[in-house]
Amino acid sequence: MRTYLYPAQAEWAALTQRPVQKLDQLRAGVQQTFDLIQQRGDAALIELAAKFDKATLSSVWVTPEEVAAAVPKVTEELKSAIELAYNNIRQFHEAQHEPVLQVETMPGVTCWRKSVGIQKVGLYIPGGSAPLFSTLLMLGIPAQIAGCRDIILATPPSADGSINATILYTAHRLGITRILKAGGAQAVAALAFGTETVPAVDKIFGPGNQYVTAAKQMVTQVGVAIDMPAGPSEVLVIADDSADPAFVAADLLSQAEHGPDSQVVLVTVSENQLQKVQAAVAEQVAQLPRQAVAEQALDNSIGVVVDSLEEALAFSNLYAPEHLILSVAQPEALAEQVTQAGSVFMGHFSPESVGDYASGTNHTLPTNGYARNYSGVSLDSFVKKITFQHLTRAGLERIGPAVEIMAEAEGLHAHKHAVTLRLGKIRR
Ligand SMILES: NC(=O)c1ccc[n+]([C@@H]2O[C@H](COP(=O)([O-])OP(=O)(O)OC[C@H]3O[C@@H](n4cnc5c(N)ncnc54)[C@H](O)[C@@H]3O)[C@@H](O)[C@H]2O)c1
Ligand SMILES: N[C@H](CO)Cc1c[nH]c[nH+]1
Ligand SMILES: [Zn+2]
Repeated sequence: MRTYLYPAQAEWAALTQRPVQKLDQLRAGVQQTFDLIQQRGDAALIELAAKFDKATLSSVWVTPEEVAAAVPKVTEELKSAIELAYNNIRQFHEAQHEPVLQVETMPGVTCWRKSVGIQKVGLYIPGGSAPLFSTLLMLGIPAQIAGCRDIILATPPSADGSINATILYTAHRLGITRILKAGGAQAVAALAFGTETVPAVDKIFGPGNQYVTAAKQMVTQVGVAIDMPAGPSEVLVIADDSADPAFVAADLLSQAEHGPDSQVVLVTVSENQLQKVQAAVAEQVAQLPRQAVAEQALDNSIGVVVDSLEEALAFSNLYAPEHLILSVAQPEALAEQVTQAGSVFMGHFSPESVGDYASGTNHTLPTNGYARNYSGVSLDSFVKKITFQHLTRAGLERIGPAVEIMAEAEGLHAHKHAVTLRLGKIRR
């Protein structure tokens, strides 16, 4: 972890750069993958599974027998934990339902807006370095609440061609049956363009490594929607002297262990606290099974000391972290000032891991500074909001003349005529 003591504000922008490759550096490779999938469909998916996942596949689809065999492999203890998470995530996302509110903008003119589920959705569940069944809960639950008609799940196969048993169990729990054995840019291409067996979808959801994220960004150019760029995980922790250095270190490592291109950032208001956290990180990282991955992420990571908590928060707003932990004595006041972050964890007893798994909030969040302009996944991500209006004859009589005048002023006479014709009939 590189450290910076009291950097001038002019230096902050450089410090907030992420370690991930830029989209234009990945574009050529991803485009080659797109071409292969468009030309050769499932055969290309099988070829790329061999190349990237070292898997020999006879079919790209999970069979019902594979699901049935996976369900008993998951322990009762894990099933109960998944159930707890399921209930919390479901409650939080169900509460996001918007009631249909009718507004009579003037007598006889009524408008309303209704949310309708996006019909065909693709859910990408990362599986390269860890099988993230929790991501399936985060995407599958809101997809179902929203009423999405067709749900296709894609996740990379293991080297033996299988899909992780807990991912299959979670799909079974959610009632999702179409599970594609594909990862990386090839999975995104299959969902976007379709193949002879994979139906093309309207919107692709889910986090992934930089190849997945680049592919998702590129398919938006061919009319497929995406949730957001949700790439390598990151966390920024603001810690004052009330924070326990061991807690802070554990939170930093929880995101560093995701992948070598993850980044974690510590912002403190004292050099002493920075040193204590660094010592705790060194001690804890040595105990981790994923030590090598976490250490690579730490090489990309930074610790910054600033003059005040207000400055720390200003730094965080500029960085726009995926996760922000306010490990401070008075998190409420600071939280009020957050303008750019994916999800915020307040106080000393809100570790980021609880949001990753079970508190109820969605863990699919914008990374790489996209928290500036994107929200994390929510029920909203899975619906379109369709507006309606209904006018009575009296309503059209009231509003019609204004519309005629405006249409005339824009030189759009057919628009005016659609009103004039009806007004003529009403007045006759
Ligand atoms: N932002 C979020 O909300 C969020 C949530 C969960 C996970 N994540 C992130 O998701 C990522 C998961 O990454 P992962 O790698 O474990 O799984 P992944 O499923 O995203 O990627 C694995 C696939 O990447 C492809 N791939 C690997 N190396 C490649 C190469 N050199 N060229 C082209 N394609 C290649 C392969 O096809 C492989 O199947 C992590 O970075 C994690 O931090 C983010
Ligand atoms: N921290 C990840 C989002 O960046 C989500 C996750 C899944 N499992 C564990 N963590
Ligand atoms: Zn995580």
